[in-house]
Amino acid sequence: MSKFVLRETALDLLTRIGENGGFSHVLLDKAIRQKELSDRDGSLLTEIVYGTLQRRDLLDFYMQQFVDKKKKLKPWVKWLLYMSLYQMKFLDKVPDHAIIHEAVELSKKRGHKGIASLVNGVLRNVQRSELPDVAEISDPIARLAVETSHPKWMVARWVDMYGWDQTREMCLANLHHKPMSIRVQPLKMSREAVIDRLIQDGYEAVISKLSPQGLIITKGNILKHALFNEGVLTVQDQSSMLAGEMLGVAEDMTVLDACSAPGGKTTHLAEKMKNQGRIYAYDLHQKKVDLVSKKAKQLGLDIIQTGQADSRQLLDKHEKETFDRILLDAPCSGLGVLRGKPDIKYHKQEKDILALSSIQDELLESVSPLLKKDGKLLYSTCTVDEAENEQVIRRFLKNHPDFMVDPDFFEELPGQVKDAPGLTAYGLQLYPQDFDTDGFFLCRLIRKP
Ligand SMILES: C[S@@+](CC[C@H](N)C(=O)[O-])C[C@H]1O[C@@H](n2cnc3c(N)ncnc32)[C@H](O)[C@@H]1O
Repeated sequence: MSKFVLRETALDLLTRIGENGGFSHVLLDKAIRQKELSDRDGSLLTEIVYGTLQRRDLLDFYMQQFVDKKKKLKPWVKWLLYMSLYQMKFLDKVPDHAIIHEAVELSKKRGHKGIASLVNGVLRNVQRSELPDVAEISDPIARLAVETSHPKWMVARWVDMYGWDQTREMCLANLHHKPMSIRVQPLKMSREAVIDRLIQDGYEAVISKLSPQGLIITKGNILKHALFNEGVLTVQDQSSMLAGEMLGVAEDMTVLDACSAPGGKTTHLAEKMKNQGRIYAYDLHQKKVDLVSKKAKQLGLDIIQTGQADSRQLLDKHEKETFDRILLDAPCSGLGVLRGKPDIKYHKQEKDILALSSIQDELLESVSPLLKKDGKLLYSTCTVDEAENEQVIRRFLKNHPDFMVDPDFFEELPGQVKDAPGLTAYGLQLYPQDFDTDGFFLCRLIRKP
């Protein structure tokens, strides 16, 4: 693909994600597949789109120095300027003059001479001048918010919960690329055999310390490897793999996965159960449930019975005390996955967190009677907000004296996370800066015998 078309694609994606609320990871994956981009072009497109989105507010702070404040820019012009600024300031792959030239050509194609000359003027000014310094912003929370492009309310909330240093580390960590981690289906191939095969095929990988099935790919585009089509590999963050590990399933158990789509953890549980026993996997929408069935089929797992349901009403389908294990991987704000889905930080609002925490309360309340005595329930989310994590558990335990935090959970954690900064009496909060995973919360409850 020519560099011009690649940048035009980046601009289209950024405008759609930035203005119309599209999901960055979905639209980017689709563009890479549809346009059959080479690995090199795919990674440059990803770099430009994610890099620009991740730093939107910082780029805007820079741009305001160079654009007349009274001028109302069309959305695509604004994103073209952000994207060009990002490449000039943060990428050294392409010289500034080439970036400016292509931005001007793009504006001629999209707009008219006036826009092209504005874009040319702004970017040439940027090239000649010093960029403004965020140190000019006197309020420290507003400064960190602009420097790392997080909404101010989010930074203020995290500072309240975790203090300044941890918040700063988390905001900075969120700007980094997420490592590519995959899970091996051990009933098809051992992790060692997969590593040998990948090395033979020119890939590089290291083993995960959080899951015996996990690998982190350090070289090569693993999504194109044949082992995906053969149902041996699944893309999954290590923190999510830890959830599958920590539920403590065994062969022949009866397991409930109350919020299962798209099926990453359901299929992991089935693998750990050696495809023996039964897993009931529910989700709210049939389309999403179909994704779970499809994934189970791809991986050759047939103990998963999927169904569309609101898991707040499962007592209509199952008797009380039916399940040996329950996974409640609850819907959440997703503030732990900002590295892979940067659009979330611009769309989420503080009130969403409170609304979600009451759904989480309701889900936990409704699935808990389905757990057998002595059974275990793992509550997990991919967020770093206490209101959706620890506070949900605290409220639940207060009203349910027949449940407690399972003390064995802490013993069974892998060595790597035994001293994690996010360990509390309620469970484990992983932060993205700690182990290069998503921000993720796990708490294992046990129903007293
Ligand atoms: C964090 S995602 C689950 C991810 C999944 N466990 C995995 O590992 O692939 C949360 C899921 O909960 C589902 N959900 C939300 N509210 C629900 C409800 N009331 N009943 C059942 N599922 C619900 C959402 O549709 C979403 O797919």
